[in-house]
Amino acid sequence: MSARIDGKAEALRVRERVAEGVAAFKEKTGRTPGLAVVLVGEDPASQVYVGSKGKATVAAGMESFTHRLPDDTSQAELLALIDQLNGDPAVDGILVQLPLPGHLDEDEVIGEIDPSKDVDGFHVINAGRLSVGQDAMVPCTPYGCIHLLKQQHGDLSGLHAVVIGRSNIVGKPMAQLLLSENATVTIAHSRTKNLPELAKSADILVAAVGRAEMVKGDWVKPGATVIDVGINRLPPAEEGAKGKLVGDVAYEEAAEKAAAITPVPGGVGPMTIAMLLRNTLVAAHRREGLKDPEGL
Ligand SMILES: Nc1nc(=O)c2c([nH]1)NC[C@@H]1CN(c3ccc(C(=O)N[C@@H](CCC(=O)O)C(=O)O)cc3)C=[N+]21
Repeated sequence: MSARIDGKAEALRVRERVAEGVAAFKEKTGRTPGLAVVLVGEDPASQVYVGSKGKATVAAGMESFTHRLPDDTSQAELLALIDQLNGDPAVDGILVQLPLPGHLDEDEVIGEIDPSKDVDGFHVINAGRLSVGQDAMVPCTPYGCIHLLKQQHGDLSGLHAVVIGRSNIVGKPMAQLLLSENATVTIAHSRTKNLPELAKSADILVAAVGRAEMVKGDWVKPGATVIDVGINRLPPAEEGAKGKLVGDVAYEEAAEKAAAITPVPGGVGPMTIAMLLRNTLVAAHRREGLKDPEGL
């Protein structure tokens, strides 16, 4: 059996250090860092995430501004709100909850966010900066994953990392971060041939495909570290009940092989929120011309 990587506990530690950084920032500048979250539509899961982000923001001593817009909000209205937040000195970070309703153009909306306030790290400027190794806003989920991996391994140099998934929000930035830690990186996806064999060659296996329990125990090299980014809700056993939350990895099987593995829930998810708070504090520092807070 392998070690269970406790993302929830580590997220709490990061959040404590962010709270200390926020207190020091207030002392230095006389103002409070602020995070604006924009939610369009009534998706219940999104409502829950936005609520927990707001609570975590306030718990870290930062200001939380939540903008809930109706489902039929127009592109022009949403862009106008983003322009307003870009120009608001009390707002250091802007997060537009994705996915947006189908009639809205996500790329254009993300492109409208001031890159220095883009705490999701989704703007092309931040994606570009990350890929050339400049100071970027780093997407929260892969940032949380790399944080857990560095804690587990220390040095990732020369290890073979296989990332399953090539999304702009997880797979691609995850690969960039692993590369910057000197890992040897393979990006796999739905068209990859011999995926189980490839996965089995990984010292570090990152699953970010969004398919419940797709990665089986016999895809895992004995002694590997497995990072499960998936958050999938299974259909409920009975009507009215809530379905069980599972990752992209068949946890029990994989845990028999892996040296260490993140669970779902309690793994990568809580780290995502911790890194969002960290990015907001970093954005606040950069906007004030201060150097990045250390030791986070
Ligand atoms: N612009 C944008 N940025 C995001 O970062 C973003 C987004 N849109 N849209 C939705 C996804 C989803 N997401 C999660 C964050 C934390 C948990 C989390 O903490 N999950 C808990 C369990 C929560 C539960 O029980 O439902 C856990 O894994 O332990 C999950 C999912 C951020 N997202």
